Amino acid sequence: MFALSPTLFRNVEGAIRSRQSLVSCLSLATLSRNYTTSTLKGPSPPILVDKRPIVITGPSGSGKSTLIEKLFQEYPSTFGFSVSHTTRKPRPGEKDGIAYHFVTEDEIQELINQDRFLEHAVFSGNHYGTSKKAVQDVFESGKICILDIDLQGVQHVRKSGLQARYVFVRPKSLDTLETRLRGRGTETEEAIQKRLHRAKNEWGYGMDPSNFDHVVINDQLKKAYEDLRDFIFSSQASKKT
Ligand SMILES: Nc1ncnc2c1ncn2[C@@H]1O[C@H](COP(=O)(O)OP(=O)(O)OP(=O)(O)O)[C@@H](O)[C@H]1O
Repeated sequence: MFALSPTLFRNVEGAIRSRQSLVSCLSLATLSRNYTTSTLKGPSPPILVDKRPIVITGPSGSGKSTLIEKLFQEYPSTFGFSVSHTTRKPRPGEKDGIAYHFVTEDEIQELINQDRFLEHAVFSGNHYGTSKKAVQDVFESGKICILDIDLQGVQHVRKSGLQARYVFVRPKSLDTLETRLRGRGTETEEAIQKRLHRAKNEWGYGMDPSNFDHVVINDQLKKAYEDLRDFIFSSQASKKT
């Protein structure tokens, strides 16, 4: 049976410790030079000082996947995605093992019984979960793990002791959220209503910046992406681990 290696937590702590010594060696000028320097082969990847996993949360339709996709497009070798399990059916174009591990309710229950998840929750009638192995695999590949998790799951991840940075993504208003959910065209009316109801309940928590290391207001996509990217490559310490 799989058990999350304690080294994941130790290694992440080690990364944090080495971050502190790295910060003292690298001047801000060096960091910003690396950030902007480009060569004939394209821009150099910036130095990512903080190696902790990054948990990205926010209401359904706020643009988490869109922002994460842009991050992966720009830095394909820096970040790794923690592939979640879900019992929902794949949307067109979603591949098993890449977008999600698509499983049945029986299969996910079996994994839950074996304590294989960092967090799991039922959302809009479907079960979702982040396995410990998914996070560990990314860490062992030498990449920074990105987790896309709903707010309920975030509470469980915090309790698990995983050292991470937490980012909340939201549009500027609930009306915008509704427009985007409808515009995506992937949900039934019932699913849209469930998502909006939940978003309303979570809105206050997400609006309080002290609950997260960073809040991204996803209004104009380009600006929101730059804001997220700047936060990720900044060396600021986490407030919420
Ligand atoms: N800044 C933006 N301006 C306009 N449309 C946007 C913006 N960001 C995302 N979108 C669109 O909004 C819709 C929802 O975005 P996305 O699927 O990334 O949300 P999500 O938070 O990942 O949702 P879920 O949690 O349900 O997976 C998509 O159709 C996306 O193209």
